[in-house]
Amino acid sequence: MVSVNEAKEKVIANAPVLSGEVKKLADALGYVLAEDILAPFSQPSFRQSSMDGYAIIHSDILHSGTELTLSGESKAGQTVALSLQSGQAIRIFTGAMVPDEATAVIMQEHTEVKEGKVLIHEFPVPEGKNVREIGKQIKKGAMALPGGTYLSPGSIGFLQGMAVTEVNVYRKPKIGLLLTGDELLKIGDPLTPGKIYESNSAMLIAALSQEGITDIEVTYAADDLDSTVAALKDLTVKNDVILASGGISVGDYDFVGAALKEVGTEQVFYKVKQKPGKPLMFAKKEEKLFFALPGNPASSLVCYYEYVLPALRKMMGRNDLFLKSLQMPVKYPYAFDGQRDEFLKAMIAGDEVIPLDGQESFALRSFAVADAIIYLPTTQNKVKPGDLVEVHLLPF
Ligand SMILES: Nc1nc2c(c(=O)[nH]1)N[C@H]1C(S)=C(S)[C@@H](COP(=O)(O)OP(=O)(O)OC[C@H]3O[C@@H](n4cnc5c(N)ncnc54)[C@H](O)[C@@H]3O)O[C@H]1N2
Ligand code: MOO
Repeated sequence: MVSVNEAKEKVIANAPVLSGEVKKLADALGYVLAEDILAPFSQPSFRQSSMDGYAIIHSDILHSGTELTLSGESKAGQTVALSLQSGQAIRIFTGAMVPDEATAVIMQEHTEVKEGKVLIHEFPVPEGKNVREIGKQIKKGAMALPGGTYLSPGSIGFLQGMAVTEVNVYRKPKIGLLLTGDELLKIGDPLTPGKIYESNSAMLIAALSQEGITDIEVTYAADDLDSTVAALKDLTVKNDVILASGGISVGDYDFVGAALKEVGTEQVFYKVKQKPGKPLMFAKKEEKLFFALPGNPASSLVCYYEYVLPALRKMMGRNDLFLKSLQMPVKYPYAFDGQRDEFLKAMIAGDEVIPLDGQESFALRSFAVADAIIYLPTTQNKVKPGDLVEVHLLPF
């Protein structure tokens, strides 16, 4: 049996960073850059107005009410910059080319137009006001985004603006999902005594899809060693990470541990001093990782969030591996025997966190409405309202 921290360290230490692959920018949301991207040109690439108004020479404005002669119009998309002489103003719009000679743009709200003249009701006018100079955002050749950047909608937009069409990103892991348990029914089967509808696959597939992982092969095995070994072998052919659900405890029909040994994996740890999810097993074979998740649904999901997710994120090149963690005051008291660290399904309410009713590992009702997990080490087995607790935010 290992501690929660030891288990996390071992998982991270054994998770490999996967190779890179080229993706179209449009398909790269949620991937992590595997190499630096340098700016192919300066941005802006020409002097742009940041306001609708008038391009002027700032030293022409000697007092509020200075009168200039209107001498042309520069509209966004025009490709030739107009020229401007002292004493003149050019009508200009946001995003349009600023004449080379212009040193500022006056917002139209600070002007008045009368018979071909523009009165400037602003003084003094600082040089460069409302002009986006060439390269103000980024200069040609400078680091646009370093390798390791998570591609968000903002990064996709930034790269598209620099006409980047393809990016080298870390590939996402392929997942093999093994469901075990002779009690499991598929939707469509009639509900009969002794049976339950299998739900861990839907839950884990949903959790994986939140990370953009969709290459998932699902297999079922009967509660016997041969069937479990055969399923594990099949799943190992093409997948990087195998998640087995159920059959990892000490019962006579729990074959996942034996099957993992049989297919030649090396066990890294079995059993974590935690509730729920004590019988978690983690093993590896070459670069492939194997998690045997306890079958109880809440145990499976806690183990997924606390151990599997960080491993997957490392494989995808991410730097932020664990769920975001913060300290919050707890709203209600909670006490436990202090034998194993506890992970509690919880809900954030304002600036407090509420441990939900129904913490048993078979029950998902609390998880269904949870937006966080409270982590209580054995040293903190009695909390009272207002005590600070460690809160792990679920991804939304
Ligand atoms: N004598 C002991 N018994 C148990 C121990 C122990 O230390 N000594 N540990 C308990 C703990 S803690 C857990 S957690 C469970 C883990 O058991 P398994 O991983 O072997 O899981 P199963 O027995 O196959 O199933 C447990 C429970 O979950 C339901 N289940 C399984 N798969 C699914 C699924 N895909 N969808 C929905 N529900 C599923 C299953 O029907 C069981 O009710 O062991 C304790 N026992
Ligand atoms: O560890 Mo089990 O997940 O408590 O029921």
